[in-house]
Amino acid sequence: MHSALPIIDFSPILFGSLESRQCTISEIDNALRTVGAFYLRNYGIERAKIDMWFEWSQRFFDLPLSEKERLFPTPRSFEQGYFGIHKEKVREQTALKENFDFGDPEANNASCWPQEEQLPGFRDFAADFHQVCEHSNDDKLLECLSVALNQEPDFFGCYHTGSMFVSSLIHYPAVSSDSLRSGQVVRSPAHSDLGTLTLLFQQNIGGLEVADMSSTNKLSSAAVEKSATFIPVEPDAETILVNVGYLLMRWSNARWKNSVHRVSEPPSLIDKQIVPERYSFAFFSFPDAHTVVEPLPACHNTEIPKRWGPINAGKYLLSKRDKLYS
Ligand SMILES: O=C(O)CCC(=O)C(=O)O
Ligand SMILES: [Fe+2]
Repeated sequence: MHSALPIIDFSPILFGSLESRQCTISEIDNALRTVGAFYLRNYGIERAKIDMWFEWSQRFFDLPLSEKERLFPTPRSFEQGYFGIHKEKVREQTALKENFDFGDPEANNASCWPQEEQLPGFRDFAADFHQVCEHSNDDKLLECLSVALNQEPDFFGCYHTGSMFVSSLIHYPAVSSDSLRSGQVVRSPAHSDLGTLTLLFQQNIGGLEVADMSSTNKLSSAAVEKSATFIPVEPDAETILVNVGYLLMRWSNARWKNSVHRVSEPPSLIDKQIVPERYSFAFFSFPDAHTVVEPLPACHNTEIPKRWGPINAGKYLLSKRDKLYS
């Protein structure tokens, strides 16, 4: 059963007439203006491929810790590599998760990848999955966003060559329900993503919740967490979650608010003592580093004042990632 998250069928965008495309674009706009996130169906990536990707993920995280720790990101390749348990910090809370992040598959950064003989085929599969997310999905969503804001269809695409897109394999180890419930440990504290859009794939264990951004007038994660209604995002083989990041909120002058979300105890496992391990995969789109993001003229007027000045996307990302992994 789905909760109150809008469900949007993407097939009109991939295969439909101009009229049906317009209708889907309005649905996307509405979902982003209200909740700030939606389930996407028929998004053009085969489920078998996603299942295989999660199998690779399991094999990656099963590597010995000492091997994974060799992939620790250096400052110059901050978006690439392995981030161990409790490495990520949000408002003084650390996350009980580990993740492996990588960007542009063409980049020559062999030291961020496991040796080929350790995990033969992993890097090729990862590069392919990254490209599928970028081209069969994200590019087309960016086109929908451009049209929704009365821009040329390639408006957002021009700022998103993919140089700053990040794929993130995430693993949450099994944990006792008591420690999650008491707040002693947290799988992922409430936060919003930094960039434009995020595509979020879950394997079979839930716990992800998104704030209904129309239930609060706050924007910061801490304030949203205190004031908003949260909606569970059930894992579902047919859908992925799409949500708005901070820079897209600024570009749209808060027509679309950054989606605040967190990972806690899965509601369907509430009577279990141990919450099983959980795998998810996030694909973050982010503008090219030199991009200056500023509210679009189409999004402000005498009644709706411009809320932010310009910000450099690359500098913003670096400063936030520094804090996240300090
Ligand atoms: O694991 C999830 O479902 C959410 C992950 C997430 O929000 C993130 O990595 O930014
Ligand atoms: Fe997130």
